[in-house]
Amino acid sequence: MPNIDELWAYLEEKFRAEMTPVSFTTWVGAVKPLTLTQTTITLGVPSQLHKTYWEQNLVTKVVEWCYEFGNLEISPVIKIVGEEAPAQPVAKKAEEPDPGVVPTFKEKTHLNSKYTFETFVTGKGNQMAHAAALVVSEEPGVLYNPLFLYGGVGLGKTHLMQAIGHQLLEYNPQANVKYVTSEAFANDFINSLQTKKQEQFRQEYRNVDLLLVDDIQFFGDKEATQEEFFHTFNALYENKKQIVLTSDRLPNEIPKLQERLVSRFKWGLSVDVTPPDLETRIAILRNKANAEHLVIPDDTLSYIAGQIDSNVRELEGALVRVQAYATMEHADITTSMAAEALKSLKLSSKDNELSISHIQEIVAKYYQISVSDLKGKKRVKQIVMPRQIAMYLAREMTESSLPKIGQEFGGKDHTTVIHAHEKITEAMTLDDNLKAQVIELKNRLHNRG
Ligand SMILES: Nc1ncnc2c1ncn2[C@@H]1O[C@H](COP(=O)(O)OP(=O)(O)OP(=O)(O)O)[C@@H](O)[C@H]1O
Repeated sequence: MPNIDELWAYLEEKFRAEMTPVSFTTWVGAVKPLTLTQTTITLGVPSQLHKTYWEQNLVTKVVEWCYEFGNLEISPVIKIVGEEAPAQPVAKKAEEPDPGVVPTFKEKTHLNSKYTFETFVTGKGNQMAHAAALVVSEEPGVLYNPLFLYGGVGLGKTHLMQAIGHQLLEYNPQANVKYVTSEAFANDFINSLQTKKQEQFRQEYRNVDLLLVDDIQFFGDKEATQEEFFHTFNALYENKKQIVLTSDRLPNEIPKLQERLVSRFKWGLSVDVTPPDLETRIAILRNKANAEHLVIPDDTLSYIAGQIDSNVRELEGALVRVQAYATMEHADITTSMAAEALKSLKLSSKDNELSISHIQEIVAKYYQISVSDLKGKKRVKQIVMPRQIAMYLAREMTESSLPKIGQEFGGKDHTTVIHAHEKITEAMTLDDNLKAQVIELKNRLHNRG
């Protein structure tokens, strides 16, 4: 009887020879070999999606190769294990020319050449979305149609969505891939009406193999565009063409999105992307530093990753800032220099201290209610919850006293503010959706404040 590590090393090599580096890292790299008996090998995987993929695509190979290895007649058992695989950049492409600071776009498809699976760092928070995206690029229109990626600002949804496009084109260079933001879709549609070129518009959107529509939440208030998109969706779906959508929230949380679209968006798979943990943030920074040929000590990368915890775009911005600072000072990047460079960032944001009225504006806009309702006394659920969230954010993100917050919310008592804060704090531990909404709101407030 061989030992499990020996057998697993053999299987890994077999898989490596057959798979693309990205597939290998995603499916095989995420596995923990658990136990080996006379008749079974048990492999631990991080999610249901991995389990399904293994069972449908890879277990037969394990059976075959176990036999090849030593006449072993073994059935694989795939088990979901709690802990997710550690953050790891997906296989780095060797010696690729640096595409430069300005992103290049593939003609026609409008894909940013930097947004590939190779440059995407996986970790807790995006592992499931990454795996789903990979499945879709390998088998478009089959398993998860549409794929709906949702989550807060700057967490890599556009990156992943475009990576699907790149990967599909790599497998099939003839494929017709179209990437648009929901606003571009709406503009194209309106232009086609004005110039009487509806037929051309339909040709353009319905003759694709893969349609990627980014930030679908902006469809909310566009009635005619939704109507057109409904027909585009149906035409593609019926022809088994893949559709991938992103949004900052789940379909049923997008205000004024027609029910029939909501239900169609749920036909496939919806996966959320949540903010990366520290380990993943460090890996993202390291990847980026390598790509830019920057020499940055590990403790400095950890320091920067510790400063910015919710938004990858900001994380990248912080690195650029440190880099600029080092260039100005003609010195190597160190932790104390990074602290200096980022301190000025914090100071300038402090000058801009958030106001309660700004929080009210952002929260009201997010939940599509009026600021006066937010400050008023109405007790309906659609208003009470946003009101409590706004109070919670006012307490968390400003220096204002409790009575002052109460006063700004239409003269409420300070105990109401305490109650709202407690309520939301607790609800966030029970409801991941609500938690994601609060994180998203904080993000928006940070970005603008
Ligand atoms: N896991 C990751 N690995 C590497 N880069 C990442 C990762 N996540 C995000 N990024 C980078 O962060 C930046 C922002 O990501 P992206 O634009 O895809 O976010 P988003 O979720 O679509 O945000 P928005 O809602 O604002 O459109 C991009 O430069 C992207 O390459």
